[in-house]
Amino acid sequence: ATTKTKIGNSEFRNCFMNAAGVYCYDKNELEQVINSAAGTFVTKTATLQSRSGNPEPRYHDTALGSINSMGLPNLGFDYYLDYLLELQKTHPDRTFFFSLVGMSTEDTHTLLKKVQESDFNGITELNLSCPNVPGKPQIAYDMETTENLLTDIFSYFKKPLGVKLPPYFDIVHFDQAATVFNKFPLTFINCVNSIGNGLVIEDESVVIKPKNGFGGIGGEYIKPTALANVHAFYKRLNPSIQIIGTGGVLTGQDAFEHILCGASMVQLGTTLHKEGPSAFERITNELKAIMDKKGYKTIEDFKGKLKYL
Ligand SMILES: CC(C)(C)CCc1c(C(=O)O)[nH]c(=O)[nH]c1=O
Repeated sequence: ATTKTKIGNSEFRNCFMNAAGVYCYDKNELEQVINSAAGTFVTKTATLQSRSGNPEPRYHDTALGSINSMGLPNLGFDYYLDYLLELQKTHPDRTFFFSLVGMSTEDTHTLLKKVQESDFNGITELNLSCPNVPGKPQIAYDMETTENLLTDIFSYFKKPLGVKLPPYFDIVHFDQAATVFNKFPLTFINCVNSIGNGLVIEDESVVIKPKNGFGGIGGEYIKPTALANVHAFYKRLNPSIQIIGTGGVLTGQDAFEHILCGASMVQLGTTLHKEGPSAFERITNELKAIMDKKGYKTIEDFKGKLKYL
């Protein structure tokens, strides 16, 4: 069996990659993902200026997953763009993902115009969990703002673009969000970002410093939510918009379930943070074993073919 995949016009030797934020802060980490069994990588979400992020501890592992309020620590847009352009020379046969977000709508357009005008030929992932104007929920939970933002972006951005989405929990929100996304030539949507504002306690205390311990939840806790978001959008979106599945992938079976729900690519976050880049080879082998047992030669043989009762 082969676990190769395609996103837009780009082919990848493997359908696994890191989730933005994990193993992607600098060249050292990104190089480890390049040299692993992963098919590609996505950068840490980049902002116009570099950011130190929130006070530590800001990430904490638990038995069933993780919690984080990193606060977007990153080396700044130019660092990642320079590295991506260097990789286009040293690895011309590979396509990489560039995650970015503006701290304001204006910054988002500045960033995307820079990408559009650059020689970057990879895929851009816009983080829609980005902050909105104070008093309003994150962009992706504000459908009008999301539609207006995407309308403006697609007036000038002509390179492959996808959006990283927080989980939705209401069927009406799946309907409303899909209606908006179907209006645009998105290459993909990535479901899901961490489940926002969870709280982990040890003994009598929170475990991270920012936001009185509130943070995004990842890991085993979130697989049912991640699978539901992947499948809900798979059933609602134009087939031209592919789905990247993220959330709760610890084993080849978890990846198999994401693909069964409609994912064309699968990202590792918490598992990668805990296990390191060797997780890519382990999980790839586990998925191949499942495919061999079931007689599936490629992921297209079972992608989106979730059975109902
Ligand atoms: C939550 C934001 C800081 C607005 C975006 C960056 C981000 C972070 C982060 O940098 O805190 N953590 C996540 O789990 N997902 C994210 O999208």
